[in-house]
Amino acid sequence: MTEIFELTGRFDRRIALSSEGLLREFNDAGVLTAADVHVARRLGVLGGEGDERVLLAVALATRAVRLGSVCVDLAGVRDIAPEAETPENDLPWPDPAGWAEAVAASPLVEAGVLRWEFDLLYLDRYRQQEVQVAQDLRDRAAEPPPPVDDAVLEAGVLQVFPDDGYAEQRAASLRAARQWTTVLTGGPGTGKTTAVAGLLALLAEQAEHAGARPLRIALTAPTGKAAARLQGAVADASTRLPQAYRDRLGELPAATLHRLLGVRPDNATRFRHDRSNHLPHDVIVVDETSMVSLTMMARLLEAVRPDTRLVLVGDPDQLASVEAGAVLSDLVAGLGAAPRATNPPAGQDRSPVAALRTAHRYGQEIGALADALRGGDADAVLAALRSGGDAVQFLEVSDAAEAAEALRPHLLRPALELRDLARRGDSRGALELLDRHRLLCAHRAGPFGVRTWNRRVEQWITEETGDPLWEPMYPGRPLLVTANDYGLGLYNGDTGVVVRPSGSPRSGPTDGAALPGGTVAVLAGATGTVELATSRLADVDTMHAMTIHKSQGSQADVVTVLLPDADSRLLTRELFYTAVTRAQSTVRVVGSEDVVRAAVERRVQRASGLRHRLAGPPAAER
Ligand SMILES: Nc1ncnc2c1ncn2[C@@H]1O[C@H](COP(=O)(O)OP(=O)(O)OP(=O)(O)O)[C@@H](O)[C@H]1O
Repeated sequence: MTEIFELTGRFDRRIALSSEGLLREFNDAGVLTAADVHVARRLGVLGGEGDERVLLAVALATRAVRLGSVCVDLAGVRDIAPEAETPENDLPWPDPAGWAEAVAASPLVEAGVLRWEFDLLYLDRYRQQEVQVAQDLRDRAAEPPPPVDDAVLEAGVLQVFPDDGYAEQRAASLRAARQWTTVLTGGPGTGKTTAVAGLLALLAEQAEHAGARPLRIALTAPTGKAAARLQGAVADASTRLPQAYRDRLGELPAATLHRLLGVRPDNATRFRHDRSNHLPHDVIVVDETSMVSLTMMARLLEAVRPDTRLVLVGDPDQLASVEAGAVLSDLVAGLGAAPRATNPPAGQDRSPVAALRTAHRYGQEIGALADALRGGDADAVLAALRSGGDAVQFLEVSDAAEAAEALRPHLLRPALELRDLARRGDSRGALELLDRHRLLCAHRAGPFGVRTWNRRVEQWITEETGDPLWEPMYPGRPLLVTANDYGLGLYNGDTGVVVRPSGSPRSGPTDGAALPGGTVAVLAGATGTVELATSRLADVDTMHAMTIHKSQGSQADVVTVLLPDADSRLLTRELFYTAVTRAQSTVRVVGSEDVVRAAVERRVQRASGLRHRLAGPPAAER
């Protein structure tokens, strides 16, 4: 979603035709949508607020939530819309000091509809959620620490992580064992899952030693794909544990956060588990926490028992959630700065943040690129891209046409292989191939967008095979699920492919002629492979290309990152970092030096007060 839109004419549906004054000017400039304007005007009428500067602030607060912030910083808000400011279109921004005063004194603030705090303007709901998250975390930190047998723990950690190369993970799991809440951070391949598996094994040992019943452990993540990955990665890491520890853990299934909390058909934002019906688990591990929105974190924290160990795992440098909030980076910044006991007992620094810094999975090259991106050093990023190795490739192109020429062989080959496997009815092979390559785009539409590139790959298939791909569900069509379907067991972000059922009379390699009908969709769901008649799938897209936002929480062997124009508002360091770190063995970046520099320079800006709340004294009210 770009932040500024261009109106197509006087009757564009995004114009609030009956509005006037400041609201209308900002609407016409593409800063506010009609919905933002309507919310502001409605609240103005209900709350008796007529000052158009205040109504503009309300509309900007509504806009902020739409774009991922939980509040709006009026002093800096002008910077969010620089391209709306042209000589012909000089926007009448109110003077910041008078504006803040007018907002702070508004009857809407008095009535509690709006909240003004830390010089930030909130719609009440989001401020409440921030206060709740901060208070719940504070309450958990104030509990006496969990009982632990130190001798068993210290001996156990040397068995679970016998090699000194695991020193960071030892320290992280000791810390997490001794506190109720841990934020475990690290870039890709820094051994977070390995640390989690070791920690769970140590906690299971503690329970056994104390003569307690076996631990109830929940593994969870925001998306089905991420949950499936977590389950597989923990199972894999467990195989490297000593046998006795492995036996104590057994098989650990993972579920999405929605599923863990219990979806309620009557309410989209409340769950079966809440403050009056806590989750039963002793340990809850949340992976990919960077993708968790403020609202979801609030729901999770209220559903967690005070004596449940909560481990929030993630990479704070990645893109934040699609919905409002940047909870993980706020937790790291806020809890890192929070006041704590000045003299904690030796080895018991109570900071909830445990950071893993050494990358183990990547070869040097992708690691160096990711580090340079994290550090915001454009020259180092370019040097890493041009280092000439196999793992990092830089296809330097200056426009979409050049990109198409450079990418044709790289994209057509896997698409044809997938088609071949699908026509032979080899669903397993097709699903495996799907995870070997991803084309990632910043945008959905436009010359660098997913739709264009999906069509382009299909055209290339047609040119190459003579098959016009008339059937929408053609064999070899890669699929991306775009909405949760609890009945079918499919979740937003699940991937799959259309195949000929094996044994079908039409399966088998053919000469390229179109084969009508008879296809099924095979999808890698959170709980295993799901095979369905294609007619049962409602919310799916083609996935020859995928947006970087959608790729969060998943990885592929080889990732091609198609950078958009340098002036794209979506192009940020976080977006680029997220895309690059989806690759397990090779990343291919397509764009120009200017685009790379623009990406490194631009940061995602999400206004939030959570880090101030976590770092400061307790809030006066809930
Ligand atoms: N201390 C270590 N020494 C050597 N290899 C390690 C170490 N820790 C983890 N590994 C290996 O590095 C790889 C990545 O580890 P792991 O999956 O735990 O990382 P991660 O941070 O969870 O990765 P991601 O978030 O990218 O999935 C695995 O193959 C694992 O066996």
